[in-house]
Amino acid sequence: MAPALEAQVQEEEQSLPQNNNFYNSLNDATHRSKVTVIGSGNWGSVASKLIASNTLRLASFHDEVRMWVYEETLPSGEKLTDVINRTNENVKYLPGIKLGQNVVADPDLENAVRDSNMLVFVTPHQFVEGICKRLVGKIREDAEAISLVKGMEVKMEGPCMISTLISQQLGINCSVLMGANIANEIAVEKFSEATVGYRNNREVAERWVQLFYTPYFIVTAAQDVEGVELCGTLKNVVAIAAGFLYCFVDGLEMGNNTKAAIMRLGLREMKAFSKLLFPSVKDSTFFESCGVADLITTCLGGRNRKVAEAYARNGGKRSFDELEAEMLQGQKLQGVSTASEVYEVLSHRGWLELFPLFSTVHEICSGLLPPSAIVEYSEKLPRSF
Ligand SMILES: NC(=O)C1=CN([C@@H]2O[C@H](COP(=O)(O)OP(=O)(O)OC[C@H]3O[C@@H](n4cnc5c(N)ncnc54)[C@H](O)[C@@H]3O)[C@@H](O)[C@H]2O)C=CC1
Ligand SMILES: O=C(CO)COP(=O)(O)O
Repeated sequence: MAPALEAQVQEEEQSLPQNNNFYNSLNDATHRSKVTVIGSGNWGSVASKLIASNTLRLASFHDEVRMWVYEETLPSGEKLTDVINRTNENVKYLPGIKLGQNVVADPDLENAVRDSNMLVFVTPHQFVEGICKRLVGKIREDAEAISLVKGMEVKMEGPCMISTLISQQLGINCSVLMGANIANEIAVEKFSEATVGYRNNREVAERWVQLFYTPYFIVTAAQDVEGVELCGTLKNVVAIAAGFLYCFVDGLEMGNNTKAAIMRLGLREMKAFSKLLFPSVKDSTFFESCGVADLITTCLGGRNRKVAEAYARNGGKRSFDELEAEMLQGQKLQGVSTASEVYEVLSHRGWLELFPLFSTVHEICSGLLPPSAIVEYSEKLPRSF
C-alpha cells in the first residue's frame, strides 16, 4: 500500500472507538456477537472473507461466520455448499479466493441464522423479500441487520428501500454498507473504501465498521441510511447509461469528456431523486465512497456498464437476460430492474421530465427506444442543462 494511504489507515484505526460501554459488554465472552452472512454471490463471498478475518482477530465476535448459500448443483454433480466447505472457495461466484477456514457455508436458511445477532444481507435485491418472509419468527429479537444490497422495491404505497423492507418484515433495525466496492478487487485486497449508513445509533454503526474494517477496506459511518442506500442503488442506472454511451463514443468523436458528462448528469439526477424522496438526505453523503466514488468505479468497471455496452453493441437485439446469463454466469445485474422501478416512481409522481437520463435508460432497456437514443440524449445536453 502507498505510504500516504498506510498513514491514513493507521490514523483511522486509532480513531476507531475502543472504550465505550457497547464494546465493554461485547468483550465479555458470554456476549460475543455471532455473524451470519445471508448471500454467497460475488460480493457476498468477499464480504464473508472480510468479516471472517475480523471475527478471528477480535475477541468480541464468535470466530465462526455462517454464510447462507442458495443451493445449486455444479456441472460436476456436487452441491455448491459441499464444495465451498471442502475447498474453502466459492468456486462458482469467487473462484481462486480462500474465504477463511472459519467461514461455514450452510444451505439451510433457518439454521444459518440460528443464534446470530448480526445479520448481513447481501443477495441480489429481487430475492430479499422472499428471504425475509422465510425468516419471520426465526431470528433473535435483539438481532441487528445490515444491507449490502443495491436496489429498491416499488410497492403500492410507493418506493421501499431494501433496508426498510428488512426492518419492516423482521422488526429489527437495519443499517447499510455501500461504496466503491467492485468485489473482485477487494477479494485480492486492493485498497477500497466504503460507507456505513446508520439511522440513529452510533454504537451500532461503529460495531458494523469494526466488523468490516481492514487495512485495505476503510469504512466510515454516515448518519444517513436513505442517502447512502439511494447512492448505491441509483448509480447502477447511471452505469447502464454509461454502458450505452461508451459503445458509441469511439466512433462518434466523443471522448473521455463525454463519458465524464454522463456521470456528472447521472450524479445530479441521483441527488435530485434522493432528496425528493427523502428530504433528510445529506449533500455530504454524495461525497462519501457510496456516492461519487461508487458511481465512477461502476461506470468504469462494473457489470452493469459492461452488459449495457454489449446490449448497445448488439443494437438491442439480444435481451439483457440473455446477455446477463452469457456474460455473468449466474451473477445478477441490478441496474435494469432498478431503472424500471425508478421509472415507475417517476411516472406515478409526474416527475418524468425532471429526470431525462433515468427515463431514457428505462425506455432503452424496455425496447421503447434504440440504444442510440443515448447519443441523441447526450447531444441535447448543452440545451437541457
Ligand atoms: N459484485 C459486486 O462487485 C458488488 C455487488 N453489490 C451488490 O450486492 C448484492 C449481491 O450481489 P452479489 O453478491 O455480487 O451477487 P451475484 O450477482 O453474484 O448474484 C448471484 C447470487 O444470487 C443467488 N441466487 C440466485 N437465485 C436466487 C434465489 N432465487 N434466491 C436467493 N438467491 C439466489 C446466487 O446463488 C448467488 O449467490 C447486489 O445488490 C449487488 O448490487 C455491491 C457491491 C459490489
Ligand atoms: O456495486 C458495485 C461496485 O460498488 C458493483 O457494480 P456492478 O453490479 O455494476 O458490477
